[in-house]
Amino acid sequence: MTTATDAREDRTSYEKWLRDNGAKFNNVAFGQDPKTAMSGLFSACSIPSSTLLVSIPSSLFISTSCSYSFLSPFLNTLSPRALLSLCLLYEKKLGPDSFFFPYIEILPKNVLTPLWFKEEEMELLEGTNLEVGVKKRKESLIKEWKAIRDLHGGITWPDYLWAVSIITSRAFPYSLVDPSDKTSAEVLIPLADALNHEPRKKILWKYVNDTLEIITEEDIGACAQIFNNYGPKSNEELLLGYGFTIRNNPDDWVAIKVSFSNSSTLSQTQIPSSSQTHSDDSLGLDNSSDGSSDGSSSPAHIPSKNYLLSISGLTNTRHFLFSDYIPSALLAQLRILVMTDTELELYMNAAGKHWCEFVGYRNELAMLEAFRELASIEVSGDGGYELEHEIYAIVNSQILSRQKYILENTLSHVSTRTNMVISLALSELHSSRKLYPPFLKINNATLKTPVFSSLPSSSVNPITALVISIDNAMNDKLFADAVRKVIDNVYEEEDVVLMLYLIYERQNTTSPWRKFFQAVDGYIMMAESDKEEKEKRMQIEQLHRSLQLGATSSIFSDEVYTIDSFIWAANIIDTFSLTFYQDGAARTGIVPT
Ligand SMILES: C[S@@+](CC[C@H](N)C(=O)[O-])C[C@H]1O[C@@H](n2cnc3c(N)ncnc32)[C@H](O)[C@@H]1O
Repeated sequence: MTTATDAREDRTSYEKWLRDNGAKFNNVAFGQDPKTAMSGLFSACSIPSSTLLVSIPSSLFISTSCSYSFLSPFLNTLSPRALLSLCLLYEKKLGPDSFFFPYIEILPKNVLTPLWFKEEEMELLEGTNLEVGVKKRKESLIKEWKAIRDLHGGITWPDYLWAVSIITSRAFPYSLVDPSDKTSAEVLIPLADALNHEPRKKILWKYVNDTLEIITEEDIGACAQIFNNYGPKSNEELLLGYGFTIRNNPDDWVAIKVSFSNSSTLSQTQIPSSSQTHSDDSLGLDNSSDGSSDGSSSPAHIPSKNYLLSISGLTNTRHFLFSDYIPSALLAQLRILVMTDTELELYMNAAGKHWCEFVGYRNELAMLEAFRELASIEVSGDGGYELEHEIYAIVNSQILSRQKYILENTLSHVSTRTNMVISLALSELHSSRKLYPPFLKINNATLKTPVFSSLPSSSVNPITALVISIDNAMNDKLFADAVRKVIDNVYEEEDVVLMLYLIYERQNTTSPWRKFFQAVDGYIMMAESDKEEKEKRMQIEQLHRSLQLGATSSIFSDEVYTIDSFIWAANIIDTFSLTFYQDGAARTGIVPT
């Protein structure tokens, strides 16, 4: 967006004022980009890396540390930005009597940030984060303005908005001048603020001997625009603070918030555009009651998860996704949040950060599934407005489309990684190595931690190639026919069918999961309270009786169709299962490695 109305007609007196007062800038000149009409600083000749471009003495700075007596009553009540606005407005009011007059003359008359949008223009932002950000910022600015509007002979709202916009779009953090400053104070630095922004530009700001020096850390060609780097700012931040956006901005992000509550293990995320519509959605992971356990442990285990998160330094639940970067802390946090009771109990006894890098195949796949849900956020947009409307077109193409792109990229990374985990798990299952249940890194130190980027995209293994699921079960005609005789809707009774299939397949000497069944033959659940154990046993006995699939069926002998087999199968489901999605339907799968 070309945004600021640049007041750059004649800079002769400004340039003279800068030089007369000690600013130095050789081989650097004010100019305007003929293509974009952007005013800025340009090189007069080629400039090698490490060259000092400009130096500006502190006597040219405007900051609240200059002694302005009118500030004292407000020092404890106004924000540093409001205080600096007062200083700028004071100098502006002085007109030619101000030392800073030549500087103030060249400042833009307005900066087209959304703070200046009219009501009908604000409607174009409906449903976006920006709408929320602008409203909040405006509310606090109005409050501050009301506290100071009688100063300097009267400050109008447009005056105040102008001063604030000049500061958000041009000021530097005061900590640059005084590294011990821990406030959010800012300082206006003439000349230094003539540089436009280019992401990732290598440039150094140095404050020495009361002078700001700006040094290029890259070679600059002749007659080229010299850019500053305003920091890693997304298009939303740039539009709100500076009134412009960058095409394909590498610093665009989408914020994800993982919330962890008592009612559901992992509840929701979100932030991109339509935060209101998503903030209360459940992640759908709290389905432990149906026996499948992809991390939805009972509420009793929530404190344990909190404990693990806190000893691993993973309590910050807000994460930023970039198009080329997924924070490892988010993945580590999700690994803990999707732990089954068994995983949790084992990991509770083994403090240490390193194991958050990879817990085990089941856990990793459950974590990726949780992550996929978190990143499956609809970004609002295309609200039916004319795209020709400049503001809407910019919000749509530079903000909403970018967020969609980041989320799509993230989902594609998640698929690649899921695929890689499945491949590794399959090779582990088919390797000659002995499997040690419950197949966690903690008791199987040689388990490989998947590496994000090394999977050839052609080798796509569906999760069904790995897991034991109802689909495998119902593809076995003998088993399916026998089960259909006693269960009307097999997909509604998925866990029961899965239990029966585990018992059935355990007897199969040619089963593809033979190694798994050998490893977990005597698998006993971790200790539970007597009460829970008794209840579980009663339910299993009832199920066992009601199904009556013993010797009379074609699939089990009486020696196999026992309550102990049922208990064993229930334990396997509790410990090794995860929920995955197939054609949009949630399925339970046992991960056999
Ligand atoms: C610190 S000033 C930079 C110098 C300013 N162009 C001038 O002439 O004084 C920041 C303003 O410059 C403009 N700007 C900076 N970088 C830009 C960019 N990459 N694209 C478009 N406008 C930019 C925006 O209007 C922004 O509010």
